[in-house]
Amino acid sequence: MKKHILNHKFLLFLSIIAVIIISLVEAYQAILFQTVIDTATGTLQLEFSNLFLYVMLFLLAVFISETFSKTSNAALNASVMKDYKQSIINSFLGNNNQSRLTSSELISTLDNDVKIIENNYLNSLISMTKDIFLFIISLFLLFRINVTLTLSILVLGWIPVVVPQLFTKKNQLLKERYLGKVEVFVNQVKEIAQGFEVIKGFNIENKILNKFSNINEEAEQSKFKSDAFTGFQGAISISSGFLMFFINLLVAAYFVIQGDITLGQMIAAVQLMNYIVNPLISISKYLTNIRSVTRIISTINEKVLDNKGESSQETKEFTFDRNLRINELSYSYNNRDKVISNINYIFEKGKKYAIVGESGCGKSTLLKILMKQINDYQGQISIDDINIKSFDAKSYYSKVALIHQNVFVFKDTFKNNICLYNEFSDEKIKNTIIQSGLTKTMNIHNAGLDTLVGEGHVELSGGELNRLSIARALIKDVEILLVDEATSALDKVMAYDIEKTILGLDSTIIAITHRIDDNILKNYDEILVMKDGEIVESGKLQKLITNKGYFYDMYSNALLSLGEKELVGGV
Ligand SMILES: Nc1ncnc2c1ncn2[C@@H]1O[C@H](COP(=O)(O)OP(=O)(O)OP(=O)(O)O)[C@@H](O)[C@H]1O
Repeated sequence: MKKHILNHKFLLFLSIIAVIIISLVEAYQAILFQTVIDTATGTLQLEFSNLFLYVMLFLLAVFISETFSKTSNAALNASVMKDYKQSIINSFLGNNNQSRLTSSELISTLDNDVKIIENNYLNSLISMTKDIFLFIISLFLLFRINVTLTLSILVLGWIPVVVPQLFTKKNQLLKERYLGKVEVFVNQVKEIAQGFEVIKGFNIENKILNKFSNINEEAEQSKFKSDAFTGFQGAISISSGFLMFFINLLVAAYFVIQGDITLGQMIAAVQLMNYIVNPLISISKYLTNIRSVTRIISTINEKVLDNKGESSQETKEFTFDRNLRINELSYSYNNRDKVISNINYIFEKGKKYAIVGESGCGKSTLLKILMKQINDYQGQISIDDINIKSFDAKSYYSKVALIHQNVFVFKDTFKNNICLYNEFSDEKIKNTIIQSGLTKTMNIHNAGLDTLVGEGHVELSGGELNRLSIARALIKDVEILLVDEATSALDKVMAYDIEKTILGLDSTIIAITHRIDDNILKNYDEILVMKDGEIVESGKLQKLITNKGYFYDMYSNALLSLGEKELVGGV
């Protein structure tokens, strides 16, 4: 955070100058009081018109300094917070998949946490700077009026500063607890928005409403506790401030009775006392605020800003001429149960590979590893003998793509969704559309490539989404295309169609499929059969059938269930 503030040195300088001017103007108010009262009581000989002029000048100074201060503070605030939010998003996108925040954590960080930081850190810091100057200037002026009175204020002035600090830890804890509840709340709201159709379709509105009501209640309760405790801490602070103020007022009154100071000086001293006591109280409040957000700031630093994700050894440009080799690959999500267990395999460039196996045997995990989304595995994966960990991420992802069922659509045009904001020639785009089978879709919509798609616009069908993801991979000429059951949500005819498109590509294809179906599997050069994280068989379809091994069992079961379905259909 400090770094982001110091990035705007000029605005910071302006803000500091502004608060110094404001402090001087405010402190001058005490002198003005003294002048008016001493003139009124006859202690000072001054023309009334002069008094009027001083007051007018004072008002003008207040107006100018307040405007200057508020504008420069707002400009500093806007610039620092813009930078801070930008760097959070930059780091979020710069981190690898494993180290990133969840979407709810990110939304909550950028919305709620950032607002708290702005209010409790940045604004507190600026206001505290102003109070420190006001304190120093007032102290100086008060010294000139009466030294004993000043010393008395200096001794007793610490009461309202120190006492509230005793409650800071608890305040901090309550604020953090509240933030945790807000994160749960955001997550729930997101689930309601995203799961709208499931909620309505399965008639679970009441259950979800109950869940939301509990989460909402908990979030508001914890906000109430945090606000109430902050209020209690504030009350302690204000009461101790008053205690100190009245003791010093009595001391000032004593000096007037003794004739050591004039009435005007006493009024000025009272005003200056305010400018000493109030900043002391406020400074303690600002310090509490700043401390309560420092933990939030360090969490953001730890989770996002300091987490560089990609390692510095990733420097090599991606090249792929011969093969992709997996050597003794093992992986476990929890450091206990192996999801991938000692896999050895060589994928030849340009060939088409299908991966089959029961649900949960580790197929998707293997693709995630190949996609460099998981990096803490054992063993080695290399392309033409270069460890994939040494490839520069940008270069790697320009040539390796993963497509799966969940195709994210940006609320934007077809063109931007296919090109993903990169520039390609019209011819390239046209060819991509033809190859990925999107021509019919383009023709349906009058605006063609400029048709707006995504939530609230044209919503794409399952098949169109698959074709969109194929188009995204095709347009950047990917060399390795990983396919994670892209067609499992589609009907048989549509699935064949998409599989045909994928198999017609020049890239090396490694595709997970659930369909144990001759018409699909016969088109692959090799079928990898996975069981409990291992590749237990591999080869062409016919070889696997003849082997009568694990694949044959799966194949026979698939045929059996297909036959049963046809039987049921025929009855
Ligand atoms: N992020 C995760 N944390 C912990 N366990 C996980 C995680 N992701 C997957 N798993 C577990 O790892 C195992 C393998 O999952 P994976 O998704 O690779 O299987 P799969 O063969 O692709 O399954 P399916 O065919 O059903 O998609 C499963 O038991 C799954 O529950």
